[in-house]
Amino acid sequence: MDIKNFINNSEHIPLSGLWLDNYEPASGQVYGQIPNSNEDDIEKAYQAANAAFKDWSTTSIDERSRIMLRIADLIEENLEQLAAAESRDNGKPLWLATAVDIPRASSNFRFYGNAITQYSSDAHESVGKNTMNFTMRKPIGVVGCISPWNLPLYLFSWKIAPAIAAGNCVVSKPSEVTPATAYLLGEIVKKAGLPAGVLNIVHGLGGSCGQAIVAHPGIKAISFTGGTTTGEHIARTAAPMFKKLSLELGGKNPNIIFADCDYDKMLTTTLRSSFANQGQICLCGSRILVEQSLYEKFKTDFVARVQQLKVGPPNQPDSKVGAVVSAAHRDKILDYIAFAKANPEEYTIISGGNSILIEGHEGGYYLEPTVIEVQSNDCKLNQEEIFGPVVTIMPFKDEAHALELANGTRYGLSATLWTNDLSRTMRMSNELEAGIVWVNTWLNRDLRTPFGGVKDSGVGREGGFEALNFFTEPKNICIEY
Ligand SMILES: NC(=O)C1=CN([C@@H]2O[C@H](COP(=O)(O)OP(=O)(O)OC[C@H]3O[C@@H](n4cnc5c(N)ncnc54)[C@H](O)[C@@H]3O)[C@@H](O)[C@H]2O)C=CC1
Ligand SMILES: O=C(O)/C=C/C=C(\O)C(=O)O
Repeated sequence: MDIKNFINNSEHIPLSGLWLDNYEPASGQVYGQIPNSNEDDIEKAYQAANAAFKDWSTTSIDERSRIMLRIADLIEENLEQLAAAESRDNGKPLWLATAVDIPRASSNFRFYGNAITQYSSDAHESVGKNTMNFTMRKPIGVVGCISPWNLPLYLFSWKIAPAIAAGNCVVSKPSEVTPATAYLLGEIVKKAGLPAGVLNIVHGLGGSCGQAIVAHPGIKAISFTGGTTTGEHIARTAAPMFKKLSLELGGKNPNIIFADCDYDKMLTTTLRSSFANQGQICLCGSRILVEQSLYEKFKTDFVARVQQLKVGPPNQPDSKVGAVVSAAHRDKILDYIAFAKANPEEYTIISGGNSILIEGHEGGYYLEPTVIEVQSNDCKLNQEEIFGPVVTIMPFKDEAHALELANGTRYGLSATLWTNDLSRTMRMSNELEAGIVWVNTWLNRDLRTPFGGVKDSGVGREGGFEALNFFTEPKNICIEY
């Protein structure tokens, strides 16, 4: 697939004439080219977005909603094509892209197409002062949306949908590692009747194309999902320009298992929270903490289940784990495993720990789902985000110890808690340093809820009206009568 930029509802080659190779993780082969865009392409996209803003921001809510619902329908109608493109581009199993990624992208547009019709202004009557205040929510103008490679269309649309629903025009950049479905979205939004310039999709590298979005003086807000280091860099560029920032960054999420939990449900869900999407979800429970009395049983049962997970080409229906996203990312994960192997006093690899060669797909980026027992929460593998099919496990003594371990990292995105004790649930949920706590479940999403992290996991919240608040500026008007 050869990919172009989508600016003003038409396809454009990069102004520099430069291209990047696009790799298929299943085989490690180049299968297409993507624009290596720079600040000139971003300027072109900005001009298109800026020109479209006056009309789009004054388009009626009903009309904006109608177009967004149409986009949602068209994504559903193109499910097969989009899922195949996502799976090929990312390495994730086709069944996963079909069941989760693409339906969620459609839901994002449907959710915000409906939410904008329910979004209202506030009014405050100051009794005794004869004044009435009302607060309007105004679209910001041109906003930037930058998304990662792990859930490509799912997260790209999670940003774009609230931005355009609120009346903004967008300059966006999907990850250069997984550009395919964002490219296909261009055709869809055009067909749905989104006016030219409202959504512009520019492809290229983070350090040049992404950086040009963040540094552009006319782009007043940035919504970013990705690594914490990149988030820090974006904040450093954007803060002196007083841009609004929403940063959804990394995680090192604890999966805390008490002996009184519903064991079978916990085991099945823990398999998913550890290895879904090859462990490449910022919400994966990468640190498994188990109450001492259950530890040995859990370890035995979990490892037995992990060893049954079939790693295979993404297009085979029985592949539970596909390929990781890139050779560079595979090597990063393997470096962590090598570190564990080199420090046996700290780490014991109790399952996996190797790359896998699959016949017919020899160049593909396949890794064994890996479980590593650690001696202490202070170790490198419990403190750094690996973002792959690698989990650590360790026991805890009691509730206080579990909390200390769970909160003992720089991250604070999500936490999962397995217990049937209601009082403990309330105590722990209250004390866990995380933006999201799941109890007896994982990645159970209601799009109305605030989504985001504390500590180094980010700034701001996505989801529900939080995202509409982010993509608007309040303006208060005070009238004395
Ligand atoms: N959602 C999450 O929590 C994610 C976390 N990560 C973590 O980050 C690590 C690095 O992965 P990367 O692919 O390098 O992610 P990244 O954070 O660099 O990339 C995410 C997006 O940001 C863009 N970007 C990169 N540098 C930029 C800059 N200076 N200005 C503006 N945009 C920029 C990229 O092109 C991509 O579209 C991963 O190993 C993983 O640990 C990666 C992807 C998603
Ligand atoms: O909104 C969700 O359901 C999931 C979001 C996941 C990420 O932001 C991520 O993995 O980066």
